[in-house]
Amino acid sequence: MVRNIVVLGGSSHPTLTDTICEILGIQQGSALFSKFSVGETRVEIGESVRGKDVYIIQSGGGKVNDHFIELLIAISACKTASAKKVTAVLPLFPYSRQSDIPYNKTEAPLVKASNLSNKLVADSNGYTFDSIPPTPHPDRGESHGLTNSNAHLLHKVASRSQLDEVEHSPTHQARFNHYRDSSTHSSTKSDYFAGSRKRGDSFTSMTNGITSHDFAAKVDPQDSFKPRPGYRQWVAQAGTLVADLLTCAGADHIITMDLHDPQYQGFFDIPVDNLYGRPLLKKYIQHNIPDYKNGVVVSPDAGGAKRATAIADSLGIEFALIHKERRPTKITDRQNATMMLVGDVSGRVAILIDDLADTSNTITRAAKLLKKEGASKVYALVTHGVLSGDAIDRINASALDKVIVTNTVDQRDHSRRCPKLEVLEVGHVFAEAIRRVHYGESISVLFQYD
Ligand SMILES: O=P(O)(O)OC[C@H]1O[C@@H](O)[C@H](O)[C@@H]1O
Repeated sequence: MVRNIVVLGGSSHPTLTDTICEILGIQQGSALFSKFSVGETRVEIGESVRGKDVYIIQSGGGKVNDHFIELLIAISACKTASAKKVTAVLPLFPYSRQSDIPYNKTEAPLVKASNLSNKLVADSNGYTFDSIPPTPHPDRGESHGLTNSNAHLLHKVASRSQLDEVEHSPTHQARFNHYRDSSTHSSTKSDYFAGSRKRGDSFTSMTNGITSHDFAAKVDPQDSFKPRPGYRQWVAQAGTLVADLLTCAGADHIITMDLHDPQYQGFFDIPVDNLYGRPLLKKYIQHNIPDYKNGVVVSPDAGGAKRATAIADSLGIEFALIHKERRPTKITDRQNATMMLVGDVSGRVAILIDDLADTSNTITRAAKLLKKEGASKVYALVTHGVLSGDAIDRINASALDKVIVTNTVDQRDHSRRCPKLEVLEVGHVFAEAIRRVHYGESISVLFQYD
C-alpha cells in the first residue's frame, strides 16, 4: 500500500481511476465534480490533502473542454487546501495536437457531415469512404507525378534508404516546394501547413480557415467562415495556453502517455513524464497476430513514421508508409488529396500504427488502400481511441479487420458498439508511474520496451 498519497479521479474516466487505486492498494480520494445549472463546473474536495502528494486523473476525449476545466479547478482547489504537490495525470493529453499551428487535413472528412448518414453505405467491395480522386495505381497509369525512376518503389518493400530516396528526389522536392516556404523544410504535417499558410491569399481562400479536423467532422467550415479578402487568418496555437493554464492552476508535475508531439514537453516549465504505449502495442502484436513476422508495420502518414518504425525495428519486421499527397488543383478542390503506398503489403498482414484515432478517417482510408494493394488482413493499433462522432460506424463499415486501442480514453461505450475493437489496459502503467514518482524513483524502466 502506498502511503501519504491522495488519488482523485475527474469525471472523464472513472474506471481507470478505480483500476489505478486498486493496483496502488489505496482508496480513491473523496471529491465531488458537479455542475451548476448554467453549466459552470463545481468541485468539492471531500478530505484533507494538507501536506499530501495528490494525483488527479483526468483524460482528454469525450467532453474534453468540461473535463479540462474540471481538472484546472481541482488542481487549484488542492493547492489552496495546502497539498504538498499536485500531479495532473492526463492519459490522453487534451489539445496536444495543437502544440503547433494546427494542421489542416484537407483530405478529411471525405463527406460533408450533413450527408454522412447517407454515405455510410458500403461500396461494391463492402467498404465505405472512397478516396477522391481514387488512389493512384501505376497499372492504371495514375502515377500522379511519380517519375519512372521512383514509381517502382510503390511495389517494393520500403527500406529507410528508399524512403529517403523518394523524400529527397528532385521530383518530390519540386512537388512539395510550394508547400514550404524558404524557412520551413521539415516534413511534419504541421510544418507542411505552417509553410503553406505563408503562401498567401490563394491558400487562405482555398482552406477557408479550417483549423481543426475535429471541427471539420461536424460542420463544413466553408459554409460558415470566410476570412476577409486579403487577410491571412490567424490560427490559434492553443498548446502553449493549455500548458500555461495547468501550471497557473498549480500543477507541479504532469504524467501523460504518447504525446502527439513529444516536443510539447518543452512547453512546460514543470516536469512532464511522457509514458509510452508502445510496449503494450508490441506485446499485442507478438501474442495476437499470427505470422506477424511476415507482416508489415504501416504508418498511415509521414508524421507517424518515426513511431511506426520504432515498433517495426523492435519486432524486426518490415515497414511501409502511406504518403498523403495534398495537391489541390483549384481553389475549391479541398478534397483532392491522394494516398499512395510506399512499400509492399501484398499477401501479408498489414499492421497500422498511429498515436490517435479521432474521426477514424485516417485508419479507415489507410485500410482500404492496404486491402486494395493486396493485404490479407489489416490491423490498426492506436494508443488513444478517441473515436468521436461517427468513428465507430466508420470502423464497422471499413476494411479494417481489427482495431486495437488502449484505455487512455474510456472505451466502455465504444466496445459495446464496435465488435472489431479490442482494448488494452493502461491502468498498471499509470499506477506504477504514480508509485515511482511518489517515492522519487526513476521511471525510465517504463520507457523500455525492447
Ligand atoms: O483521422 P482521425 O482519426 O480524425 O485523426 C487521427 C490522425 O490525426 C493525427 O493527429 C493523428 O496522428 C492521426 O494520424
